[in-house]
Amino acid sequence: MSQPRIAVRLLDDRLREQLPAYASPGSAGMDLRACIDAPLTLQPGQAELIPTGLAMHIGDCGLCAMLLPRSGLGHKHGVVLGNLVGLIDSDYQGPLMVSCWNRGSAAYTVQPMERIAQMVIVPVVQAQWEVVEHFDATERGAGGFGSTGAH
Ligand SMILES: O=c1ccn([C@H]2C[C@H](O)[C@@H](COP(=O)(O)OP(=O)(O)OP(=O)(O)O)O2)c(=O)[nH]1
Ligand SMILES: [Mg+2]
Repeated sequence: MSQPRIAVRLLDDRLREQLPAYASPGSAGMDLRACIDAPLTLQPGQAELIPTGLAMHIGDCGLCAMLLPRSGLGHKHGVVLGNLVGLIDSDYQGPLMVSCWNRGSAAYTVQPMERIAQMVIVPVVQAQWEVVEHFDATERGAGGFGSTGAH
């Protein structure tokens, strides 16, 4: 599959040297940096909206971007996303922001240009509803949680 080209505006000059990039040939995500001027301390339970210094316009309704926590930051320091997952619409053109949430029990200080989250470009299918009275039968039917066996 050819790599889509996505329009990006650099809202902060530091991004010229540090544009988000895939860290290895097999990376799924690009790390996003905290484009802040001074260290920012997140107290336990605190969430702050942090600019990434860029705006992007995906421009293709068959794609979106998803923002995810970085595993190390989330597991070791409890710093994840305040919205759990960030969903970036293909028509959004505003500044890309990361809601950084300290769900841990110790304060954590985010440094300027620290990598705080990762962004994955994901295919999207926009579906249409087809309103029906009944569904074609399936093996599961309406069986919900735990209905497929004893274990
Ligand atoms: O972590 C995030 C999540 C969203 N956005 C931007 C891009 C997205 O397209 C827009 C709206 O996000 P979403 O639809 O999730 O928020 P909403 O609360 O439904 O707002 P809206 O009414 O603007 O759709 O905000 C970010 O910059 N960072
Ligand atoms: Mg929305």
